[in-house]
Amino acid sequence: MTFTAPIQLPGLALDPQWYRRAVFYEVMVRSFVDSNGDGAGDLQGLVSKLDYLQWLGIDALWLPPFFNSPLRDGGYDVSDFKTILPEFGTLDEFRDLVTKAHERNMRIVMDYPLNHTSDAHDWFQQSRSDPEGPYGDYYVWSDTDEMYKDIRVIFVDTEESNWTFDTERRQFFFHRFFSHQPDLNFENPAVQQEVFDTVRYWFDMGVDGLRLDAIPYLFESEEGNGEGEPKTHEFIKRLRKMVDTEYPGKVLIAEANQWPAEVAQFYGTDEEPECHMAFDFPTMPRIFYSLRSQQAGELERVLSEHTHIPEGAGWGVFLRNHDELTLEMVNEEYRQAMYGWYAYDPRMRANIGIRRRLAPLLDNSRAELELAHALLFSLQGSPFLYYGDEIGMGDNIWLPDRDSSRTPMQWTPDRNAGFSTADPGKLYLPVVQSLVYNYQHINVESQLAQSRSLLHWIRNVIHVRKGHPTFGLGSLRVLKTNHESVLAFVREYEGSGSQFGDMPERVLCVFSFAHNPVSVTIDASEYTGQALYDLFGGGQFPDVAEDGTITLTLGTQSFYWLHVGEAHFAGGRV
Ligand SMILES: OC[C@H]1O[C@H](O[C@H]2O[C@H](CO)[C@@H](O)[C@H](O)[C@H]2O)[C@H](O)[C@@H](O)[C@@H]1O
Ligand SMILES: [Ca+2]
Repeated sequence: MTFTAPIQLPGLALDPQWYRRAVFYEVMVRSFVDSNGDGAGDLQGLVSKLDYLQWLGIDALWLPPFFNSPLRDGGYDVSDFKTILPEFGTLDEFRDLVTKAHERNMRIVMDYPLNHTSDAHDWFQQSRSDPEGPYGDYYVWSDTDEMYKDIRVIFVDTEESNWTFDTERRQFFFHRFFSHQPDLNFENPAVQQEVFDTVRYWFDMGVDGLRLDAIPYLFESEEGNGEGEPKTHEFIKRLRKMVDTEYPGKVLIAEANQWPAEVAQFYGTDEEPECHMAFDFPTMPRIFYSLRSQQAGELERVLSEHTHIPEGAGWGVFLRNHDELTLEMVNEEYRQAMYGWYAYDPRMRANIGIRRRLAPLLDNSRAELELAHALLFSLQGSPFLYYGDEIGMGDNIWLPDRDSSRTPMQWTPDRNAGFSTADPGKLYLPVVQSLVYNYQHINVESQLAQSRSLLHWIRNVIHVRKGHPTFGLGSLRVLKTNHESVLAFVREYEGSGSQFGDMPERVLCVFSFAHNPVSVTIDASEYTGQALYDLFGGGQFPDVAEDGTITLTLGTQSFYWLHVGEAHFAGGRV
């Protein structure tokens, strides 16, 4: 497979707001391409697919952890923050990945699980054996398991307590996640220094950003619940200051699975900023809720209430990632409804969520996949795709934990889906062979050969999005409609860079979640008399009526992106 790249000078384009315009792609190194036939994906394999990612329109890669690790939590159990797991490659190969990505104007964001380490980390081993030594105070130790009673357990499927007794040190250690992942003691200045050193180490290597994993949980206190404690925010502010001073242009992304007002705190303030971006956890489950309930109300509410964030900050929006589809940000009633629709087999559940991939969740419905992606690409924030979702890859719920949706990328109908030349039994996880999602028909090669495939559709939408800076940089305002299944909002951007020159750019986005065709009237009084043009084909729609309304007909689970403005839009499909 060869991909023709758009003509562009090699190298990173200078753009201080790059993360707000970017389309991100989460790719697990282990799952993408195996270059040496040992059964596991690696850095060289990823390098070999950069042309594909560039062709798709990806601007930045998010790589989950590839550090040395026993891999008991997909690499989020790190045993050395400054080396790479040999099966993934070497530091030189990582530098090569950064260089080759930058040559394609593609940035590299890596995951940094700073809250904890693996129990195999040398720091923890020394902390156990030598409490008075240099690492004795690197972790949170206690003679009892009585401290921090108000701090909830996150991994409820496997852990009963946040404390585990260590038979060597004969004390309990604290852990927010698995009991093999002891929490670092952020009260210790030496631990804070280690974090600063690690950030400098990877930024010096050319990395463009860090996803700060599990960021709310750095500090604990008896007064708080261990989530976003004041000391955690103070620490992030100091980290950001260092980044702005020493590494301008590089970004910090908060992974804080919390309610909007709490997540927004991880942006800090204009005067004292924290992270440049934060994932939008509350919006994501409401997209799935709307698709089945046929009600747009919950999405309307959460989008209307979008919290103020500092100038230059941006949201990260997503449909799926390497974890379960978390239902922590919906109430119990909605959670039960979601389990009923999406996790009818108990094997599909994990912790407080659903461990399935996007296409199986949406029952492989092309209309729903398009609707969900159209939302993803037009919400306020930068979209994050999960590898394989661009071809509608399936999952394997017979695999344990979140491995169900971390199976090898499906490139071709050949052996091991073109992922590896290894003996199939040697693969780190088997390729998907289910009836509907079998790699012999769900793969990149076959979708490249079909012009109407999901892959081509997603690429087209990405390229349309890129022609309109309002999607990355503009505001979002929800409009009233007279249909409970229809969501409408306007994205508006006053700046320059669009195909309309320096004029403000407005795009009206309308989505119908109804399972039948509907007619809807939208209140657009601010735009009375303005012309409407379809962003994909350039087709003209009736102008906004004199009474300030727009009446549209939408097919089952469908959407429009309509340019609002003077009648001079040239349009055209990319
Ligand atoms: O390193 C431990 C975990 O850290 C991240 O966890 C996040 O995912 C959890 C669900 O799997 C979620 O409930 C929690 O709020 C998050 O912080 C990471 O993404 C996980 O893969 C990892 O196991
Ligand atoms: Ca390999």
